[in-house]
Amino acid sequence: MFEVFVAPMTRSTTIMCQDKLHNLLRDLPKVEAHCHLEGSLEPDLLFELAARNNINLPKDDEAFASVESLLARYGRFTSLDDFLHYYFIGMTTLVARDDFEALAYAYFKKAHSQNVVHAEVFFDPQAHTTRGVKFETILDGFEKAQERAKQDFGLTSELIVCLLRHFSPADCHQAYLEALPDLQNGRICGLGLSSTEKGNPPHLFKQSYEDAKKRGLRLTAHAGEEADVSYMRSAVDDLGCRRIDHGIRLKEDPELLKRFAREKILVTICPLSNLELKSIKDISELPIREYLDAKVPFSINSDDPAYFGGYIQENYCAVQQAFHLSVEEWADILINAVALSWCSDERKDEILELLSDTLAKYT
Ligand code: HPA
Ligand SMILES: [Zn+2]
Repeated sequence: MFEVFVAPMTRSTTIMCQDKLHNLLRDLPKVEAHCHLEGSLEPDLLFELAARNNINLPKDDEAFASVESLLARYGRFTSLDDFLHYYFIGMTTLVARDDFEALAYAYFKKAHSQNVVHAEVFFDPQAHTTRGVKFETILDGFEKAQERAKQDFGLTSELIVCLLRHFSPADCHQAYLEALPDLQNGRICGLGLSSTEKGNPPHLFKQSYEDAKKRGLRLTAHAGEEADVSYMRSAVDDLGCRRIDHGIRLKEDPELLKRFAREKILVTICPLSNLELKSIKDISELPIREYLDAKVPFSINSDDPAYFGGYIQENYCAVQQAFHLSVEEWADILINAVALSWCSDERKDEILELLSDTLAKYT
């Protein structure tokens, strides 16, 4: 007998994962490669932090009247920029080291409850340092949460610093330089690029990425979310990325699609995010089947779980409901997510062993 799983917070889709693989999807040891820590700021913590830090939330927007009205507004996003407006307001409530720690620890706890064993998470220092928060405050808070998550749950994690592309490339380069010592000493594991995509193509940020590439740092960028596939090509060709976040547009460039498969460039797909931000009208529009057939490696992730109505498990269920994948197909997805993660070879082996133990129960 399998349990009927009802995702608690989903909005525009009701995810009743009645699929016979539901228990497998629940039990699989998961690797999350695309989650923004600031995007895991749940409304109740947002309001708690706003009160504690005396932050004035916009009075002229009734969405900020209560947790319920804010959640209702989150359910009506019209685009990436519409979401980013709320995302950047929400994170103004994060001020002290303990705030960043509480945010990250809450995410790790929730992720662990869904069997995430390793998480590579983004953060946006420019959104905080431009408000006067010190880079060290952010990093110290996140690092403390990482240590506690390792100790309490055995969950390993890595931080990826995101440049915010709505700032100028020169501003982004300054942010990159501020993060560079920690990219080199391993406190931060890789470099990413996010925020408003259209009009801010990857090649504009070449200076930072070229420097990072020369130093052998790990590189990823959001591309092919709202903008067309040329942004994905630019992220790979101009920036040297070996991973692409979202990346749902490869069907538009069959040559590039073959290259992603050949060179094993990981695409971190975020189904509920794409649905909520209206990049797609239905989960079935995602290129899951095409990527599986062409052997393009991809993982399934939550992006901004507090804003899009679900964490990683709800995203797995949404994909299963739309595509009815087999055990073998999920095994392939998970093996790629582990193999192309940025954790140590030793940790990869541990996770692969956990994975094979779980799969053995279902095959
Ligand atoms: O989905 C996203 N796209 C771009 N920037 C972001 N910042 C948080 N989430 C996102
Ligand atoms: Zn993202």
